[in-house]
Amino acid sequence: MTNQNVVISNSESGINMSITVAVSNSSIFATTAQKPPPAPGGCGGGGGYISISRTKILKDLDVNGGWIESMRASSPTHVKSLSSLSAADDHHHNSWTLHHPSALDMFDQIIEASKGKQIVMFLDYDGTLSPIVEDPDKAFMSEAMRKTVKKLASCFPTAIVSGRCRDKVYGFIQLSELYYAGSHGMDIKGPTKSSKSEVVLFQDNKALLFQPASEFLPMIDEVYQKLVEKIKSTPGAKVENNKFCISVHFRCVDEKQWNNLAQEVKSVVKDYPKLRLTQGRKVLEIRPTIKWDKGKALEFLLEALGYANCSNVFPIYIGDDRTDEDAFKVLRERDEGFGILVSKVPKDTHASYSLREPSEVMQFLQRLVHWKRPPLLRRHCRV
Ligand SMILES: O=P(O)(O)OC[C@H]1O[C@H](O[C@H]2O[C@H](CO)[C@@H](O)[C@H](O)[C@H]2O)[C@H](O)[C@@H](O)[C@@H]1O
Repeated sequence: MTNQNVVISNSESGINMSITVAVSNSSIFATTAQKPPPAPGGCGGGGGYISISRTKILKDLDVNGGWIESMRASSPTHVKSLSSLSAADDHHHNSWTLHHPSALDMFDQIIEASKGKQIVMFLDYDGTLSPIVEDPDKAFMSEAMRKTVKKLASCFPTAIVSGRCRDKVYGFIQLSELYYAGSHGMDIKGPTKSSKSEVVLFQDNKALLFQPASEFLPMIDEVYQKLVEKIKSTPGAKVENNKFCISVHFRCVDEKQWNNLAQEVKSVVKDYPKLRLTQGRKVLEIRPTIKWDKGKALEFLLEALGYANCSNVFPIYIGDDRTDEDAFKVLRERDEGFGILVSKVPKDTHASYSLREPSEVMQFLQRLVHWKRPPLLRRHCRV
């Protein structure tokens, strides 16, 4: 068991909070906390106390089961056009959108529900801010999206929550005023600048940095090297080191090779009982068995911002991946704010609303900015 001191600062409110986090192989929980001052619009008295039960070892991916079908469905190459939908498809799609209506269509209702509460934004990266592309190193976001996210962060506390390595996702986004939670939330860092481009002052000159899986780094590096060797014989396969987790990409691999590749991956991971396999959009992910995911990262960040156990916070989480479901579920359970799933096809989800693709995400974010700061107001008030 090791103690990690974490200093948390909110660039908007100037909140500083210091918590001591005890990290063991199988559990992560906070032990002591200094109470942060209240956040504007928030109840702020959350107290920085994170209580997370001891982890249960999560199930390994069953590579002999129906995973290929779900892998295919996770990121369909061709989405049927409306004209080619069968009556059954049509009915399924309609009933899904009835339960998960477009967040654009429901914008006014969403704003109504957030009245009097502090909106906090959580955004996934791949498939949400940037379109899905074949080469993971080329998943660039558009300049228009970058400008939109920058404006958004000047209106609401905003965090990026990604499966990517934090440095890499920062490299794509390049906005220092955001919170970044990389490696599926296992690497959280606060903003280094405020929205007004001032350097944020942190308690003891430290920025928020929370890395609950740091002891896994040597193991992750070792497994990464082994996987690089293993997949060499599979054309199109790619391994990505995401620091506290690893992605093995299937997108450019012939489907007939998927099972073999999955078996190869499993043959490496089986020697590491402290690692587990999960599945994303044409990707297998290897990560520590600690009970930490995007949902826990969301709770951690809300706590850091002073909104733990608070009735006047309204978190909005937008994501497209299975791993985002952990965050959607947390919002459902807390009955706070809501999740928005980015998908063109019906999927099982804990999200309340949907958006079809990153361009719709941008429209939604722009509408939030316009609502918070109408254009006329923004001309007189530099952000
Ligand atoms: O949590 P996210 O930000 O959505 O990251 C999840 C994974 O995203 C990336 O892979 C996905 O996007 C790639 C680029 O568009 C695509 O080629 C791949 O098939 C998708 O799975 C990233 O490369 C992974 O490491 C992340 O785990």
